[in-house]
Amino acid sequence: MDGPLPPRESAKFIAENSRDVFIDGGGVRRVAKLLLAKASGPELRLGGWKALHELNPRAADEAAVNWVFVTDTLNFSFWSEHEEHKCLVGYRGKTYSGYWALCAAVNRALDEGIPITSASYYATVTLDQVQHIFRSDTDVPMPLIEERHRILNETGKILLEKFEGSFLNCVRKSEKSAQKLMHLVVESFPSYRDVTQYEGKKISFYKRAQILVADTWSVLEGEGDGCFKDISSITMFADYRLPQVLVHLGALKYSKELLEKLLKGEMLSYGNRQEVEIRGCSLWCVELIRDCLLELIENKGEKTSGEINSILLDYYLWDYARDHREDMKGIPFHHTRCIYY
Ligand SMILES: Nc1nc2c(c(CN[C@H]3C=C[C@H](O)[C@@H]3O)cn2[C@@H]2O[C@H](COP(=O)(O)O)[C@@H](O)[C@H]2O)c(=O)[nH]1
Repeated sequence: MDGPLPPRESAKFIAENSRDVFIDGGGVRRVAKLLLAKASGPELRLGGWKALHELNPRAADEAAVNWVFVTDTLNFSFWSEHEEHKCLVGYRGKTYSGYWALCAAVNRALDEGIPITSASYYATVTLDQVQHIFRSDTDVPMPLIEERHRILNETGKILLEKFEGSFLNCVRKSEKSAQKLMHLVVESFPSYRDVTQYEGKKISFYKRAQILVADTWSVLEGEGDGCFKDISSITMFADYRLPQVLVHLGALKYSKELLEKLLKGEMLSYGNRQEVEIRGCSLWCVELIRDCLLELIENKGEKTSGEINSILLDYYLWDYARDHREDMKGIPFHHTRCIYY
């Protein structure tokens, strides 16, 4: 049985057939110009992953790789129905929300002597222990906490059985190919199988598998086991924040009907046509922005600190969305509750 279209081809197919989400060529060029000004700066380079984010590991060792694995295994669905009423985690004097609340909770557990990044621990961790580890400072718990518990047990058992309990062994089996690692992760760990249908075709986004490869590349600083020769074949990660920031920047547009639905906060189920069009057009939009940016860099003879790829564009746009939460308040993000992003 043939597998799904790979993410980049899936996105192209969706963008060509989309009925409620559209890419704006002028907006793509405007975003590429915005990024050109940053091309030689600290954000659009591999080192930014550590330099700009205090919760990410400093080290580039096996423990750091296993930190990335458990964090990206749980890297999904942090949004709350009411923005002012959400899960928050205080850590070392700062309060974190969303994805960063997850990272803060992982680091807090490690500080408390709980080996949350060790497969031998999380393969049999109980629901009570997971609720304690990911406890919120507010009365709003982290969403899907039971699913997170189930996925930790499932993933930990597989990592022990197939990879002697360390994700570094999985990385080493990929022979420094990002594509091989992505497919090995999807084949081995069911919760990473972010695939669905669109217009009769099987398509894939593999959002968590792709960000896992990207974060592994980042935590290993692109060296040694993390020196993936094909890292630039990884696309942006189709989550719920990137579409919001691409609409805010004018590179992506929604039909009137879809915009009204999102403004009402209506839920879209995973695999729904409009949800797939939002994710697919966002992914394809970032590919077009990257192509346009690389052309501008070449024409301008701009010096960059290394190859600029869709991963670095994605990281930049995701951080931009974080830093411009206030400005983006009027732009809705789509509400899908699932374990894939
Ligand atoms: N496209 C894309 N989506 C990303 C990330 C990240 C964090 N990763 C890197 C960022 C900094 C570090 O360097 C990490 O490596 C989380 N998400 C997604 O966002 C959503 C959470 O959003 P909010 O509710 O606002 O926290 C959720 O779907 C989550 O899966 C990314 O980078 N790109």
